[in-house]
Amino acid sequence: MTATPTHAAHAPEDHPTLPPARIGVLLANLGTPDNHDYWSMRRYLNEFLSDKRVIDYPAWKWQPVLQGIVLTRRPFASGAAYRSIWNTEADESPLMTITRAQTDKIATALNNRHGDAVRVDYCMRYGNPSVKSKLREMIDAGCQKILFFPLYPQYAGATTATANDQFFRALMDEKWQPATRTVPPYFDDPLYVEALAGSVTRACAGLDHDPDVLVCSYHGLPARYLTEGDPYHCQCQKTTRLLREKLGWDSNRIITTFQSRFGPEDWLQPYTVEEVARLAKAGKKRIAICAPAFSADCIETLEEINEEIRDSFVEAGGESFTYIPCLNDDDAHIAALLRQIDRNLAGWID
Ligand SMILES: C=CC1=C(C)c2cc3[nH]c(cc4nc(cc5[nH]c(cc1n2)c(C)c5CCC(=O)O)C(CCC(=O)O)=C4C)c(C)c3C=C
Ligand SMILES: [Fe+2]
Ligand SMILES: [Fe+2]
Repeated sequence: MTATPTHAAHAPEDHPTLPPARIGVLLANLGTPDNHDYWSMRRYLNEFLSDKRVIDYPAWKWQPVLQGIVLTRRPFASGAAYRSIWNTEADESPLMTITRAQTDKIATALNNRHGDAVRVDYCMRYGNPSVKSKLREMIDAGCQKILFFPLYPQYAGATTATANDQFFRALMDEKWQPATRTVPPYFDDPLYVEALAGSVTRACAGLDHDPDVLVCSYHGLPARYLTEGDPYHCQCQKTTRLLREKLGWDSNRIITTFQSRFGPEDWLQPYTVEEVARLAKAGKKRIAICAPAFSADCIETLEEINEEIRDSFVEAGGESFTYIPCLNDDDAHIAALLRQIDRNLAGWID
């Protein structure tokens, strides 16, 4: 279909005109509600919690519970939590604001190097902007090759795989399917670990005393997913180990915990909310806490860690609780993400 002069001479009059061939880099994060009112929350949670990669119960068992119980109550509680962290100026959630800022910085760096040949954008697995709408825009803009980048350092079926699924699903509808690649997890990438270490060092430098313990709190998963083959738990443990080695701290000063338990099953342990209380009672009165699984601050960090988990620590007698923000659009983080992109664009562009 390339419109060479000879070809154009033979092409029918309604032959589509084509923009110059480009490469797309499509960043993807989890998603977030459009607003924090009941119906926006319900729509978002319904899409999210109906995903079999997230909740793997058979639909006949899960859907009545989800529609009848979870979605009548949770939108109120979650809506209030979102309201407490909402970016009122931009009227959007922090996850959206930060993902856009990351995209802008990555776009600037890649456009400086490659000009118009590379187009960078972002999408969300649930809600807006959807994977499908952004794939369409990229194809319309001439992207014949697309690198899809789920922004999760550690792989989980409930995050990385479902984002990829949604991308592949959208590709199924395209007459002319672009060539595609997906970026693998980067939990052990030296630049990512260096960026994490930098954020910890900076946070500690601002304190009167070093923290007794650094808690690395990762989003949890049902424990069963690990025994069924999900490598998330192991990748989280490895990130913590590499971070500890990079910082040069003793092993008893850095621990791995899991937060955000949902539903009645056992999740990966120890649970952050319980562990910080245990630390306070054991005399570890000064802690710092970071969240390496989140590439951007969101409800799970700004509300759950910095409000609920902080309260648990203080109520148990803790004295100093330092929340270390996610890497967000820090230059060291952008450099780490750019390295993943460069590595995965090899052979497509040099
Ligand atoms: C970072 C990795 C994540 C994993 C692994 C993950 C698994 C997982 N999550 C739920 C349920 C919920 N998660 C919610 C929010 C949320 N989760 C992640 C990331 C991971 N989830 C992010 C980045 C966010 C924040 C989105 C934002 O807009 O800020 C929520 C919604 C909030 C709430 O109502 O509490 C739910 C629900 C399950 C069940 C699960 C694994 C099976
Ligand atoms: Fe989650
Ligand atoms: Fe949560």
